[in-house]
Amino acid sequence: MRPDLARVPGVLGEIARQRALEVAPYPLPDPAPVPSFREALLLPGLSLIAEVKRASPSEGLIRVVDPAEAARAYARGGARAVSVLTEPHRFGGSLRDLLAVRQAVDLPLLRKDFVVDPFMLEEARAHGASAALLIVALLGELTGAYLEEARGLGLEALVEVHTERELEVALEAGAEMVGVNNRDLSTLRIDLGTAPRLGRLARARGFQGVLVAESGYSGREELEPLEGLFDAVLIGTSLMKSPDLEKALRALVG
Ligand SMILES: O=P(O)(O)OC[C@@H](O)[C@@H](O)c1c[nH]c2ccccc12
Repeated sequence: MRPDLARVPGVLGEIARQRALEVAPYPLPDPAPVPSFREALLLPGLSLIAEVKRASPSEGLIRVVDPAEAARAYARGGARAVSVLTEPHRFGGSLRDLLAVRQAVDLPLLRKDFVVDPFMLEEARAHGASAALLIVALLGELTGAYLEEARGLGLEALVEVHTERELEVALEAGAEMVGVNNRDLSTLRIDLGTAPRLGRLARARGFQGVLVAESGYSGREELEPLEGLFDAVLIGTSLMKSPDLEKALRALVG
């Protein structure tokens, strides 16, 4: 059950095809219980998902960081969940980082990667993730099958969209959590208008699940258009660039 990645354009296609070459199943330990990602995001007010991210294709190296220490600072600052990049080549992440964060904090964790094979979902769960990111631009019509697979593993899924068409695929597939990415992963361009626009559209289509706004946020003012519409916001780069992670997070949470 592999998506057809030949059709995926730009940087997203390059990264995903590389990831697909690397998947090779190996024995995994039985997963331990984890807290619910969805329930954490549904607590009152806009929930903050703080991301551990060493590097990115648009920024290059962002910060030399100890993931466990960063996650503890995020937890002290009021994060409701932590996202951990596990893609090694462009983001400098790994499954070791996910395990280290799992051992450092009690918050629910999101495995942030380019999932292109069901084994990556098993890996996520076995390394302490409560949820994994599913990118509709990669999985296309297989999104529903990956959602099913995740459910069967006791793993939650955040289904990421960037266009109206992708939103339709996500809703059709029965996503319970939808993430709207302000960044076009093929061109890497950011437009903070994307999340409010697609968020309103999702609600207009009757979507009652969890809505997460992703990418490009650095100040509290920028979060205002999300209030009352989104359940959560995912922030990485601007936090990682702050000298004091806990303080930076508090400033955003208010
Ligand atoms: O660092 P930012 O701009 O705050 O963005 C965080 C997060 O949204 C971003 O890392 C992200 C969203 N979707 C992704 C998919 C793959 C890799 C990374 C991402």
